[in-house]
Amino acid sequence: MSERQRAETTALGDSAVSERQRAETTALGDSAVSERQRAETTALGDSAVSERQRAETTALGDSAVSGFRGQITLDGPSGTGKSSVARAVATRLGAAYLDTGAMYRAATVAVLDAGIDPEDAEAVAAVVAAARIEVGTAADTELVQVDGVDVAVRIRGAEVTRAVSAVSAVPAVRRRLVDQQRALVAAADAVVVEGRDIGTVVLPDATLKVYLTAAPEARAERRAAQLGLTTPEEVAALAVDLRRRDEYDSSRADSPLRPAADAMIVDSTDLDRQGVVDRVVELAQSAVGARR
Ligand SMILES: Nc1ncnc2c1ncn2[C@@H]1O[C@H](COP(=O)(O)OP(=O)(O)OP(=O)(O)O)[C@@H](O)[C@H]1O
Ligand SMILES: Nc1ccn([C@@H]2O[C@H](COP(=O)(O)O)[C@@H](O)[C@H]2O)c(=O)n1
Repeated sequence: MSERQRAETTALGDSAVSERQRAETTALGDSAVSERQRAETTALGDSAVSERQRAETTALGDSAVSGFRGQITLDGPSGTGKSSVARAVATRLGAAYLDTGAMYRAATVAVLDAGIDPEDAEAVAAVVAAARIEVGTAADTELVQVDGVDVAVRIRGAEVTRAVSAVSAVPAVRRRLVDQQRALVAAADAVVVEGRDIGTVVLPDATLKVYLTAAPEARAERRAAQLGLTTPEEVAALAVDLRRRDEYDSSRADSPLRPAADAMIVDSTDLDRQGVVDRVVELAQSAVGARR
Protein backbone atom coordinates (compact mmCIF):
# COMPACT_ATOMS: atom_id res chain seq x y z
CA MET A 1 0.00 0.00 0.00
CA SER A 2 1.44 3.46 -0.88
CA GLU A 3 2.18 6.14 1.74
CA ARG A 4 -0.68 8.20 0.45
CA GLN A 5 -3.19 5.37 0.59
CA ARG A 6 -2.01 4.46 4.05
CA ALA A 7 -2.45 8.04 5.23
CA GLU A 8 -5.87 8.23 3.71
CA THR A 9 -7.09 5.06 5.35
CA THR A 10 -5.46 5.55 8.74
CA ALA A 11 -7.64 5.45 11.82
CA LEU A 12 -6.22 8.80 13.03
CA GLY A 13 -8.95 10.50 11.00
CA ASP A 14 -11.17 12.98 12.78
CA SER A 15 -9.14 13.82 15.86
CA ALA A 16 -5.79 14.51 14.21
CA VAL A 17 -5.95 18.30 14.11
CA SER A 18 -7.37 18.62 17.60
CA GLU A 19 -4.65 16.32 18.98
CA ARG A 20 -1.96 18.43 17.35
CA GLN A 21 -3.32 21.60 18.84
CA ARG A 22 -3.44 20.01 22.28
CA ALA A 23 0.18 19.00 22.08
CA GLU A 24 1.24 22.46 20.99
CA THR A 25 -0.61 24.01 23.88
CA THR A 26 1.82 22.37 26.26
CA ALA A 27 4.80 24.08 24.67
CA LEU A 28 5.24 26.63 27.42
CA GLY A 29 4.43 24.42 30.37
CA ASP A 30 6.70 22.80 32.92
CA SER A 31 8.25 19.41 32.37
CA ALA A 32 6.98 17.58 35.48
CA VAL A 33 4.18 15.80 33.60
CA SER A 34 5.11 13.85 30.49
CA GLU A 35 4.59 15.66 27.19
CA ARG A 36 2.16 13.01 26.09
CA GLN A 37 0.07 13.12 29.23
CA ARG A 38 -0.13 16.86 29.10
CA ALA A 39 -0.92 16.80 25.41
CA GLU A 40 -3.74 14.40 26.09
CA THR A 41 -5.25 16.28 29.00
CA THR A 42 -5.02 19.94 27.99
CA ALA A 43 -8.48 21.42 27.81
CA LEU A 44 -8.15 23.17 24.43
CA GLY A 45 -8.34 20.00 22.41
CA ASP A 46 -12.09 19.35 22.39
CA SER A 47 -13.83 18.21 19.26
CA ALA A 48 -15.28 21.67 18.65
CA VAL A 49 -11.75 22.96 18.03
CA SER A 50 -11.05 20.08 15.69
CA GLU A 51 -14.28 20.74 13.81
CA ARG A 52 -13.47 24.45 13.55
CA GLN A 53 -9.97 23.83 12.24
CA ARG A 54 -11.17 21.27 9.76
CA ALA A 55 -13.87 23.65 8.56
CA GLU A 56 -11.24 26.38 8.13
CA THR A 57 -8.99 24.14 6.06
CA THR A 58 -11.93 23.03 3.95
CA ALA A 59 -13.03 26.60 3.43
CA LEU A 60 -9.55 27.67 2.42
CA GLY A 61 -9.34 24.84 -0.03
CA ASP A 62 -12.90 25.00 -1.29
CA SER A 63 -12.66 26.12 -4.92
CA ALA A 64 -10.69 23.15 -6.19
CA VAL A 65 -8.31 23.77 -9.05
CA SER A 66 -8.07 20.69 -11.21
CA GLY A 67 -5.23 19.40 -13.30
CA PHE A 68 -2.21 20.68 -11.36
CA ARG A 69 0.83 18.47 -11.81
CA GLY A 70 4.15 19.34 -10.23
CA GLN A 71 5.94 20.16 -6.99
CA ILE A 72 5.41 23.22 -4.81
CA THR A 73 7.93 23.94 -2.06
CA LEU A 74 7.11 26.13 0.93
CA ASP A 75 10.05 27.09 3.13
CA GLY A 76 10.42 29.74 5.80
CA PRO A 77 10.99 30.47 9.48
CA SER A 78 8.87 29.00 12.27
CA GLY A 79 5.29 30.17 12.58
CA THR A 80 5.04 31.90 9.20
CA GLY A 81 2.06 29.72 8.27
CA LYS A 82 3.78 27.03 6.20
CA SER A 83 1.75 24.08 7.53
CA SER A 84 -1.66 25.68 7.38
CA VAL A 85 -1.03 27.25 3.99
CA ALA A 86 0.59 24.11 2.51
CA ARG A 87 -2.29 21.90 3.63
CA ALA A 88 -4.89 24.27 2.19
CA VAL A 89 -3.00 24.68 -1.10
CA ALA A 90 -2.67 20.89 -1.40
CA THR A 91 -6.40 20.48 -0.79
CA ARG A 92 -7.23 23.11 -3.36
CA LEU A 93 -4.95 21.57 -5.98
CA GLY A 94 -5.84 17.95 -5.16
CA ALA A 95 -2.17 17.40 -4.36
CA ALA A 96 -0.31 15.32 -1.78
CA TYR A 97 1.16 17.17 1.22
CA LEU A 98 4.44 16.47 2.98
CA ASP A 99 5.37 18.02 6.33
CA THR A 100 9.13 17.46 6.54
CA GLY A 101 9.31 19.13 9.96
CA ALA A 102 7.20 16.22 11.26
CA MET A 103 9.93 13.85 10.04
CA TYR A 104 12.67 15.72 11.95
CA ARG A 105 10.41 15.82 14.97
CA ALA A 106 9.82 12.05 14.73
CA ALA A 107 13.59 11.48 14.52
CA THR A 108 13.87 13.58 17.69
CA VAL A 109 11.41 11.29 19.47
CA ALA A 110 13.68 8.34 18.66
CA VAL A 111 16.69 10.26 20.03
CA LEU A 112 14.92 11.25 23.25
CA ASP A 113 13.62 7.72 23.83
CA ALA A 114 17.14 6.35 23.39
CA GLY A 115 18.33 8.67 26.17
CA ILE A 116 20.86 10.28 23.84
CA ASP A 117 22.08 13.87 24.14
CA PRO A 118 20.60 15.68 21.07
CA GLU A 119 23.93 17.55 20.73
CA ASP A 120 25.91 14.26 20.44
CA ALA A 121 25.95 14.09 16.62
CA GLU A 122 27.48 10.64 16.34
CA ALA A 123 25.03 9.00 18.74
CA VAL A 124 22.11 10.87 17.18
CA ALA A 125 23.10 9.65 13.71
CA ALA A 126 23.24 6.03 14.91
CA VAL A 127 19.85 6.17 16.62
CA VAL A 128 18.11 7.82 13.68
CA ALA A 129 19.67 5.39 11.20
CA ALA A 130 18.07 2.52 13.12
CA ALA A 131 14.63 4.12 13.55
CA ARG A 132 11.71 3.48 11.18
CA ILE A 133 10.14 6.87 10.54
CA GLU A 134 6.85 7.01 8.64
CA VAL A 135 4.76 10.02 7.66
CA GLY A 136 1.58 10.24 5.63
CA THR A 137 1.08 12.48 2.62
CA ALA A 138 -2.65 13.22 2.76
CA ALA A 139 -3.59 16.85 3.43
CA ASP A 140 -6.54 16.01 5.66
CA THR A 141 -4.93 13.61 8.15
CA GLU A 142 -1.75 13.48 10.18
CA LEU A 143 0.11 10.17 10.22
CA VAL A 144 3.49 10.15 12.00
CA GLN A 145 5.00 6.96 13.38
CA VAL A 146 8.33 5.86 14.84
CA ASP A 147 8.91 2.10 14.75
CA GLY A 148 5.18 1.58 14.27
CA VAL A 149 4.17 3.77 17.24
CA ASP A 150 1.90 6.77 16.63
CA VAL A 151 3.78 9.93 17.68
CA ALA A 152 1.59 12.52 15.92
CA VAL A 153 0.70 14.12 19.26
CA ARG A 154 4.03 13.79 20.97
CA ILE A 155 6.06 15.46 18.21
CA ARG A 156 4.27 18.78 18.92
CA GLY A 157 5.21 18.86 22.61
CA ALA A 158 7.78 21.10 24.29
CA GLU A 159 10.38 18.38 24.82
CA VAL A 160 10.60 17.62 21.10
CA THR A 161 10.39 21.27 20.06
CA ARG A 162 13.34 22.11 22.30
CA ALA A 163 15.57 19.35 20.88
CA VAL A 164 14.56 19.18 17.21
CA SER A 165 16.91 21.87 15.84
CA ALA A 166 19.97 20.07 17.28
CA VAL A 167 18.87 16.73 15.83
CA SER A 168 18.09 18.22 12.42
CA ALA A 169 21.52 19.87 12.24
CA VAL A 170 23.23 16.45 12.06
CA PRO A 171 24.26 15.81 8.42
CA ALA A 172 23.64 12.03 8.55
CA VAL A 173 20.10 12.65 9.83
CA ARG A 174 19.46 15.07 6.99
CA ARG A 175 20.81 12.69 4.34
CA ARG A 176 18.58 9.91 5.56
CA LEU A 177 15.42 12.00 5.78
CA VAL A 178 16.05 13.84 2.51
CA ASP A 179 16.27 10.47 0.70
CA GLN A 180 12.97 9.48 2.25
CA GLN A 181 11.38 12.83 1.34
CA ARG A 182 12.45 12.48 -2.29
CA ALA A 183 11.01 8.96 -2.45
CA LEU A 184 7.66 10.16 -1.07
CA VAL A 185 7.60 13.06 -3.52
CA ALA A 186 8.43 10.78 -6.44
CA ALA A 187 5.29 8.75 -5.70
CA ALA A 188 3.01 11.77 -6.25
CA ASP A 189 2.03 13.54 -9.49
CA ALA A 190 1.26 16.69 -7.57
CA VAL A 191 2.68 17.57 -4.17
CA VAL A 192 3.13 20.49 -1.76
CA VAL A 193 6.19 20.06 0.49
CA GLU A 194 6.98 22.34 3.43
CA GLY A 195 10.12 22.72 5.52
CA ARG A 196 13.34 24.69 5.66
CA ASP A 197 15.51 23.36 2.80
CA ILE A 198 12.98 22.03 0.33
CA GLY A 199 13.58 24.60 -2.41
CA THR A 200 17.33 24.79 -1.83
CA VAL A 201 18.27 21.12 -1.30
CA VAL A 202 15.46 18.57 -1.44
CA LEU A 203 13.71 19.65 -4.66
CA PRO A 204 15.95 22.15 -6.49
CA ASP A 205 13.94 21.66 -9.72
CA ALA A 206 10.48 22.17 -8.19
CA THR A 207 7.73 23.69 -10.32
CA LEU A 208 7.23 26.55 -7.84
CA LYS A 209 9.30 27.60 -4.83
CA VAL A 210 7.75 29.86 -2.21
CA TYR A 211 9.59 31.36 0.76
CA LEU A 212 7.09 32.49 3.37
CA THR A 213 7.98 35.30 5.76
CA ALA A 214 6.12 37.34 8.37
CA ALA A 215 7.13 39.89 11.00
CA PRO A 216 8.27 38.22 14.26
CA GLU A 217 5.55 39.97 16.27
CA ALA A 218 2.83 38.71 13.92
CA ARG A 219 4.20 35.17 14.12
CA ALA A 220 4.29 35.17 17.92
CA GLU A 221 0.77 36.58 18.13
CA ARG A 222 -0.60 34.02 15.69
CA ARG A 223 1.03 31.14 17.53
CA ALA A 224 -0.33 32.52 20.82
CA ALA A 225 -3.82 32.69 19.34
CA GLN A 226 -3.45 29.13 18.05
CA LEU A 227 -2.54 27.92 21.53
CA GLY A 228 -5.07 30.06 23.38
CA LEU A 229 -2.34 32.01 25.21
CA THR A 230 -3.10 35.60 26.07
CA THR A 231 -0.73 37.16 28.59
CA PRO A 232 2.15 39.38 27.37
CA GLU A 233 4.57 37.03 29.21
CA GLU A 234 3.29 34.02 27.30
CA VAL A 235 3.49 35.81 23.96
CA ALA A 236 7.01 37.02 24.79
CA ALA A 237 8.08 33.46 25.68
CA LEU A 238 6.71 32.22 22.37
CA ALA A 239 8.63 34.95 20.52
CA VAL A 240 11.85 33.88 22.26
CA ASP A 241 11.31 30.24 21.27
CA LEU A 242 10.58 31.15 17.63
CA ARG A 243 13.73 33.29 17.48
CA ARG A 244 15.89 30.59 19.08
CA ARG A 245 14.78 27.99 16.54
CA ASP A 246 15.18 30.36 13.58
CA GLU A 247 18.72 31.25 14.64
CA TYR A 248 19.67 27.61 15.07
CA ASP A 249 18.09 26.59 11.76
CA SER A 250 19.63 29.50 9.81
CA SER A 251 23.15 29.15 11.17
CA ARG A 252 23.75 25.40 10.86
CA ALA A 253 26.39 24.31 8.34
CA ASP A 254 24.27 21.72 6.52
CA SER A 255 21.23 22.99 4.59
CA PRO A 256 20.61 26.18 6.55
CA LEU A 257 17.26 27.92 6.34
CA ARG A 258 17.40 30.46 3.49
CA PRO A 259 15.38 31.27 0.39
CA ALA A 260 16.35 29.55 -2.86
CA ALA A 261 17.68 32.00 -5.44
CA ASP A 262 14.59 31.39 -7.58
CA ALA A 263 12.02 31.39 -4.75
CA MET A 264 9.03 33.73 -4.76
CA ILE A 265 9.03 35.61 -1.45
CA VAL A 266 5.56 35.92 0.07
CA ASP A 267 5.27 38.15 3.14
CA SER A 268 2.14 37.21 5.06
CA THR A 269 2.36 39.94 7.72
CA ASP A 270 -0.55 41.86 6.22
CA LEU A 271 -2.34 38.96 4.53
CA ASP A 272 -4.82 36.59 6.10
CA ARG A 273 -4.43 32.86 5.49
CA GLN A 274 -6.91 32.86 2.63
CA GLY A 275 -4.93 35.66 1.00
CA VAL A 276 -1.71 33.65 1.25
CA VAL A 277 -3.36 30.49 -0.08
CA ASP A 278 -4.83 32.43 -3.03
CA ARG A 279 -1.42 33.94 -3.77
CA VAL A 280 0.36 30.56 -3.76
CA VAL A 281 -2.31 28.96 -5.97
CA GLU A 282 -2.05 31.91 -8.36
CA LEU A 283 1.76 31.52 -8.47
CA ALA A 284 1.37 27.76 -9.08
CA GLN A 285 -0.96 28.38 -12.00
CA SER A 286 1.48 30.92 -13.50
CA ALA A 287 4.41 28.54 -13.01
CA VAL A 288 2.58 25.71 -14.80
CA GLY A 289 1.48 28.11 -17.55
CA ALA A 290 5.04 29.32 -18.02
CA ARG A 291 6.25 25.73 -18.49
CA ARG A 292 3.66 24.88 -21.16
N1 LIG B 1 -1.66 34.75 7.07
C1 LIG B 1 -2.04 34.39 8.29
N2 LIG B 1 -2.73 35.23 9.06
C2 LIG B 1 -3.09 34.90 10.31
N3 LIG B 1 -2.81 33.71 10.90
C3 LIG B 1 -2.12 32.82 10.17
C4 LIG B 1 -1.69 33.11 8.85
N4 LIG B 1 -1.02 32.03 8.39
C5 LIG B 1 -1.02 31.12 9.39
N5 LIG B 1 -1.70 31.60 10.45
C6 LIG B 1 -1.86 30.93 11.74
O1 LIG B 1 -0.59 31.02 12.40
C7 LIG B 1 -0.36 29.85 13.19
C8 LIG B 1 1.00 29.23 12.80
O2 LIG B 1 0.88 28.72 11.47
P1 LIG B 1 1.58 27.36 11.04
O3 LIG B 1 1.58 26.35 12.14
O4 LIG B 1 0.96 26.97 9.74
O5 LIG B 1 3.08 27.88 10.83
P2 LIG B 1 4.39 27.08 10.42
O6 LIG B 1 5.20 27.99 9.58
O7 LIG B 1 4.03 25.76 9.84
O8 LIG B 1 5.09 26.86 11.84
P3 LIG B 1 6.27 25.84 12.25
O9 LIG B 1 7.39 26.04 11.32
O10 LIG B 1 6.62 26.24 13.65
O11 LIG B 1 5.68 24.45 12.18
C9 LIG B 1 -1.56 28.94 12.94
O12 LIG B 1 -2.51 29.13 13.96
C10 LIG B 1 -2.14 29.44 11.63
O13 LIG B 1 -3.52 29.18 11.52
N1 LIG C 1 13.03 20.66 5.96
C1 LIG C 1 13.16 20.83 7.29
C2 LIG C 1 12.07 20.85 8.14
C3 LIG C 1 12.27 21.01 9.48
N2 LIG C 1 13.52 21.11 9.96
C4 LIG C 1 13.79 21.18 11.41
O1 LIG C 1 12.68 20.68 12.13
C5 LIG C 1 12.21 21.66 13.05
C6 LIG C 1 10.73 21.52 13.21
O2 LIG C 1 10.08 21.96 12.04
P1 LIG C 1 8.54 22.45 12.06
O3 LIG C 1 8.29 22.96 10.69
O4 LIG C 1 7.72 21.26 12.42
O5 LIG C 1 8.42 23.49 13.11
C7 LIG C 1 12.71 22.99 12.52
O6 LIG C 1 12.88 23.96 13.54
C8 LIG C 1 14.06 22.59 11.91
O7 LIG C 1 15.04 22.49 12.92
C9 LIG C 1 14.59 21.10 9.10
O8 LIG C 1 15.75 21.22 9.55
N3 LIG C 1 14.41 20.96 7.79
